[in-house]
Amino acid sequence: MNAPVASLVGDAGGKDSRGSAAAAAAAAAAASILLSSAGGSDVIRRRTDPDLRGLVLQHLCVITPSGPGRGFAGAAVKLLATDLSLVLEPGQSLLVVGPSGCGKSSLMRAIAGLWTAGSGTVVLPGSASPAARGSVPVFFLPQKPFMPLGDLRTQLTFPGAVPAGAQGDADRALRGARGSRGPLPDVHERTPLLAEGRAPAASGMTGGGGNGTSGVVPSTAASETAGGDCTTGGAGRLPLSDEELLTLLDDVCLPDLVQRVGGLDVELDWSSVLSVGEQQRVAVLRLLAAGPTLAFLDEATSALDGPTEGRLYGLIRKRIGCYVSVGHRMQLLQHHTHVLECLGGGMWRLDSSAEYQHRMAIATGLHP
Ligand SMILES: Nc1ncnc2c1ncn2[C@@H]1O[C@H](COP(=O)(O)OP(=O)(O)OP(=O)(O)O)[C@@H](O)[C@H]1O
Repeated sequence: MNAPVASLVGDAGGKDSRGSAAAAAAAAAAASILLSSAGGSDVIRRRTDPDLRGLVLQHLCVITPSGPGRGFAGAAVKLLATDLSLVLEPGQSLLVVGPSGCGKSSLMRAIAGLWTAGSGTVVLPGSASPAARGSVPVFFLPQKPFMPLGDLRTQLTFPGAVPAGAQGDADRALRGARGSRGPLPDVHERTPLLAEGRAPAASGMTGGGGNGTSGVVPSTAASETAGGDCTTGGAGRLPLSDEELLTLLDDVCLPDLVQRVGGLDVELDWSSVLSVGEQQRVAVLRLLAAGPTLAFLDEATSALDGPTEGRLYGLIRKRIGCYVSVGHRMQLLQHHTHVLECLGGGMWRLDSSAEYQHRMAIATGLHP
C-alpha cells in the first residue's frame, strides 16, 4: 500500500465544491444525469485490498433502486449521495448523521456492499489469503440483529468463522438476503489503492455532483444473513471458549444472561425472549469477538440507554481499528473522529467531530 494519508480526506471529485451554491449546482447537474440514466448499466464498483486497514470511497453516488422488482413500484429515483470521496485511516471513525429518510442507512449499505444502486468505487479491507485465520475484514451490524435458530452459544458466536473456501456459502447467504435478485457479479480487478495520495483534509468539505445508476455486490462484499450481521469472507477468531464468552458478556453489560436463561446450550426463541436492547448487546458482542478490520454499525445501539451505549462504544473504540456508524444521538460524537452529514438531495458535508460540534453549537446559539 502507498504511504498512509495522514487524516480522513473528503473531496467532491476534485471540484471546488465547498461553497454550498457550487455544491448545490453540482448536485443538481448530477441529479439530472442520474435521473436520465437510472436503469442503465452503471454500478458501484467494489474492490478489496488485503493491505488496507480502513476504507476508501471514490466518487461514490448512491441512488434508490429502480426498475422491475426493485425499489418501490412507481417511485422516482432518489439521489442519496453524490460524488463522495474519502479515505478513512486506521484509528479513524465516521459518524453518518442527517434527517430521517435522507439516505444514511442506504449509504452505509452501499459502502458495505449490501446496496447496489449507484456508481463510483468502494475499496474495503480484504483477507490476506483465503486460508488466513484470525481476522475478519469487514463486519456489519444492523439496527435489528438477526437471531438464528440454536442455542445461546450460537447466538453469541454468529455468524461464526467462515472456513477457508466457504465463500460460496457466504455468497448464497448474501443472495438470500438480497431476495435472490440475479447473479452475484464478479469481483472487480484489483488496482493500486490510495495511489492518489490525497492531501490532508481541509475542514468542512461539502459535496454533490456525480453520476451513476444500478448496482453490483461482489463476492468479497460484506455478506449478510437474513438481514442480520454480516462479515466478509475470511475466518474470524471464533470459536471462543466459554470463559471468553462470559468475559465478553460482562463487557457488553449482560453479565447474568447465561444464568438467567439456564446455560450456553439452552435453545430458545431468542428474538422473543431477549429485548431489542439485549439483542443489540449480543450483536456488539459478536462484533468484539470477530475483531474485524472495519466495522459498520447502522443504528446498532439505538435501543440502549445512554450510559450503556457509551460503554459499548468505548469498547468498540478501543478494540476496532476503524468503523463507520449511523446514529442520531449527539453523545456518539465523542466516539467518532469525523462526521459525515447527509444534507438531502445527495448533498453532504464532512467535518471533524470537533468542527461539527462547533458548528452545531453556533447553529443552536450555544456558542457565541
Ligand atoms: N429498497 C428501496 N427502494 C427504493 N427506495 C428505498 C429503498 N430503501 C429505502 N429507500 C428510500 O431511500 C430513502 C433513504 O432511506 P434510508 O433508510 O437510507 O434513510 P435514513 O436516513 O437511514 O432514515 P432513518 O434515519 O429514518 O433510518 C428513503 O426515502 C427510503 O424510502
